[in-house]
Formats: sequence, structure tokens, C-alpha cells
Amino acid sequence: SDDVSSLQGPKPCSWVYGNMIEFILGIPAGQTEMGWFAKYGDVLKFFACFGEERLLLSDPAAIKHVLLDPRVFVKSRKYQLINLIGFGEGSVIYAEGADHRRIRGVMNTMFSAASVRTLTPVLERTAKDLSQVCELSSGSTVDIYRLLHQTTLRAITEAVMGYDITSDKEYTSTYEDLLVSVSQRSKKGIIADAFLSRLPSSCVQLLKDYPPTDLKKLLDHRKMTNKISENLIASQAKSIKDGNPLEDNLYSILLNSNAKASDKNKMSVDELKDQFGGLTTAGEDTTANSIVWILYVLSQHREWQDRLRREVKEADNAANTSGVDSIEYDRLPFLNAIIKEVLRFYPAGSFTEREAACDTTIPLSTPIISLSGKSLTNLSVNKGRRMIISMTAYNRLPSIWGHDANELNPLRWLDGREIESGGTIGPYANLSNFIGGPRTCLGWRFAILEIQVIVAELMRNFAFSLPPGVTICPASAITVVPMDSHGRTWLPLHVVHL
Ligand code: HEM
Repeated sequence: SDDVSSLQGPKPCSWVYGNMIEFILGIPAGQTEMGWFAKYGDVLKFFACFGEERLLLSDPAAIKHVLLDPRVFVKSRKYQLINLIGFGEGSVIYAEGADHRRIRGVMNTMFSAASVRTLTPVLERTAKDLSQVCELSSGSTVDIYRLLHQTTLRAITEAVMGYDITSDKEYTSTYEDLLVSVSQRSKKGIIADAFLSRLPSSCVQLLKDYPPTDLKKLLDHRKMTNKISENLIASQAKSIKDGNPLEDNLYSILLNSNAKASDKNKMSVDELKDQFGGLTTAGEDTTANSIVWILYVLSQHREWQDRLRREVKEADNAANTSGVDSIEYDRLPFLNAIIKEVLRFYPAGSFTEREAACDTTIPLSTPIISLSGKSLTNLSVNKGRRMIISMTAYNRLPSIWGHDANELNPLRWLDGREIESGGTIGPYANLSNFIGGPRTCLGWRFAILEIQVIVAELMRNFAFSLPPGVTICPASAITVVPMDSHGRTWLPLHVVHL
């Protein structure tokens, strides 16, 4: 056996569930694993279902190594099965190896800093619409979780795909069904994880033909997005043929960059079609829940809301004086400090998973003591070994974030301190939220701009507070959702128009 079996870690609570119930359903999200890391070190093993020993990582060198080589550390089978059925073989989320590199090569232009910047006006319009809804509810309590999901869905379908969903009731209700199903948390989901990862590939068609309820929601969503993307591709192809290619959304930028790519680098029509559903799903839920946690934190800190509001209004005045339409969001220090700190403290995706495609070794930043007292500086892992990368724990490592890593303090981003040594991962502020390496989140720039625009717009106009008696806790579903003490997924906030 490999070194994973000899690692320290929690005892399984049962053979069927191992430690999965406390790991997945434990509240608040991340608390169970943070407790394990405190006890056993930055690398440990825990038990998944039916006696499977799984590796859990927060060690920076180990995480970096795993993320940098997607040929050796592949997305785990269960996730790939869901990605294949839900998004399709050509989806960048599913594709692997040379196909993944080719598809990302074409898609990178679409998410470049320059492309994303052009979307500021669309995002500002969407944020203003959210403001209008909040204004109508001034003086009462709104479920900001639901409103933010509606807003980020509109932002992504309109800005990324060039598709206006406001009049498409079928789309919005199919997506809402999907959202409800991905926010569920249950023991059934934990068992499904164990079965899906053991399912022979020959059964994939069977799953497509007779999908369980949650998978059916993904399939319904895929059928609908396929229809829409077919139409978008056809109309853009016509515009290109007529010599009048549009570049008013990220999808049209993609179609144009594909038209210009050499034959061996091009994406096929099916691959182009497969991106719609994946982009919407990858970009909506994560961004909405990131903003949810920012508003949750702000609702407990009136002084931070006041400081943000002052900063945004000063930027508005400066923009007015110089006659420009938009403020420069990257130049607002406190806004960006709040965003980074809440992303660090409440990552919307608390972990991701990989599986070793062959026998291999993983280096460690800090040696770990095995059950037999041996000090390990590298870990041998066998082919098929599943491993969890804990974004929550990485974002709170004292070796990286300092002695106050466990304190929520936006000022850490403004006091000029250096991030401790230990290596950086990821494209943004050394945070693990968007992971790193060749499978880094494709839409991270879009996500940050969208968060900046929406938070600035809400702070400009409103004050938010948590109604008395309500307690909210982060709970792990596919992403980390807000849950009240009765188990309801929502974020009720009292809103006052200023
Ligand atoms: C705050 C918001 C977001 C967070 C926290 C986030 C996080 C992530 C993470 C952790 C991954 C890697 C998953 C893995 O391989 O295990 C990922 C991949 C991806 N994300 Fe995001 N994401 C966000 C927003 C977006 C947006 C807005 C889009 C699109 C507009 C997007 C598109 C994608 C795509 C296409 C991938 C797959 C990339 C690949 O496998 O090559 N994401 N994201």
C-alpha cells in the first residue's frame, strides 16, 4: 500500500459512511476539516464510504504539485461522469489532455482582461436592476440569496453568452429547479458519490436514459442550453459570413477567435455548443454565493459598509468630474480588501477533488509524522487514490497568512504586509478559490469584476442588516450556501434605501 494508509487521521464513524457525514454535512462548512488539520497536520487521511481511505490536503507544496499536473492528477471519476452527462464531451470542464489544452487555447481570448473589461456596462446595468428590486423592498426583509442568484444568472447569460433570459420563462424556471437541486444536502448524495465513482463506463448511457432526479435537472438544463447555443452559433456564423462579426459578448468573441484559429487548433461546432451550459453553471452559483458571503459579513459590520459607501461615492464624484461613465473598480482599496478577505474566509467552493492516474509521489512543504512515527517529506500515492484539496484550509494557513489567519480582517490587505513565504497558487491574491495550474478557473476575471460591480452598486444605495433572531451558517452543498437554524437555504437581510 502507499503512504496514505500510514497517515494519521480521524477514525471512521461507520463503515458505510466513513467520516463523510461530518465532512460534508458538518456545520459550519469547513469546521470538521479545520479541526482535523489542527490535530493531525496539513496532510491527513479520512474515510469515505465503504472503507475507502482518502487523502486530505492543505499543504501548499502538495496542493501546487497536484494542480500543476492534470495528466497525473485527473479530475475524479465521479465528477467527470456528472460533467460528461451534464455538460457534454466537448465542454472545457470535462475535456482532458490535448483536447482540454486546445479548447482552453481558443477560450482564453474570451476571458482575457481586455475582453472582460468591455462587459462593465452590461454588468452595471444588471446590478442597477438588482438595486431597483431592493429599492422596492426598502424597509423590509429580502432574501438576498435568491435575488443574487437571479442577478448573476442574468449577468452570465447576457454578458457571456449574449442571451437575454428575462423573457424566457422556461429557461429561468429550469435553472431555478437546477439551483434548488444543487443546494440540497443529504446522506443520499454521499452514497451516490460512492456509487458513481464505482460505476463501470458502460453504464453511462443507462444513466443518461434513466437519470436520477438531480441528474435529470442537469440534463433538462443541457437540452435547453444546446438549443439556445445552436441559434447563437448560427446567427454569429451568418454575421461572420456577411463580413460583419459582432463582438458584443464573450461568446461572440469565442466564435470569432475560433473562426480565425488554424484547423488543428479549432473547436468543433459540438464543442462550441457544449460550452453554454457549463459556463452558466460554473459561473452563476459560485459568483452568487461569493457575493452572498460578502453581504453577510457586511451586514454584521456597519462600519465597513459606511467606509465602502464613502469610497464608492468618492470614486463616483471623481468619475463625474472627469466625465467618464464607470468608476475604476480595481482602484478602490477597501472594496478590494473586503472582497479578498471574504473570499479568503468563505470560499464558495470549499474543496475540490483529484484522483491519481498512476502511482506517483507528492512533495510536502512541511514533513508529516506517520502513524508509526516516521517523518515523511514526500508521499507515495497509488493509482486510483482520491484526494481532496481543501480550499478552506489553504486560505487559513498560518504559514501563509500569518498568526491571525483565523481572524476575518479586511485591513490585512491594506497594511502593506507581505504574504508569508510558502509559495503562491492561483491567479488572484494567492487565494485558492480559483485553484491554480492548467485547470485554473477560466472565468475568474469576470467573477471579480462582477463582484466589484454588484457590491459597489449595493453599497452606494443601501444599508443591510441581519434581522434580529436570525442566525446564518455556511453549509456545504455543491458550493457553500447560507443556512438558517431551521435548515432553510436563504439569506434574509433587512434593507434600507439611503
Ligand atoms: C467567485 C466565483 C468563482 C469561483 C469561486 C470559481 C471557482 C472555480 C474552481 C475552483 C474551478 C476548478 C474546479 C476544478 O477543476 O476542480 C473552476 C473552474 C472553472 N470555472 Fe470557475 N469559479 C468562479 C466563477 C466562474 C465564472 C464567472 C465562470 C465563467 C464565466 C467560470 C468558469 C469556469 C470554467 C469554465 C472552469 C473549468 C476550467 C477548466 O477545467 O479548464 N467560473 N472555477
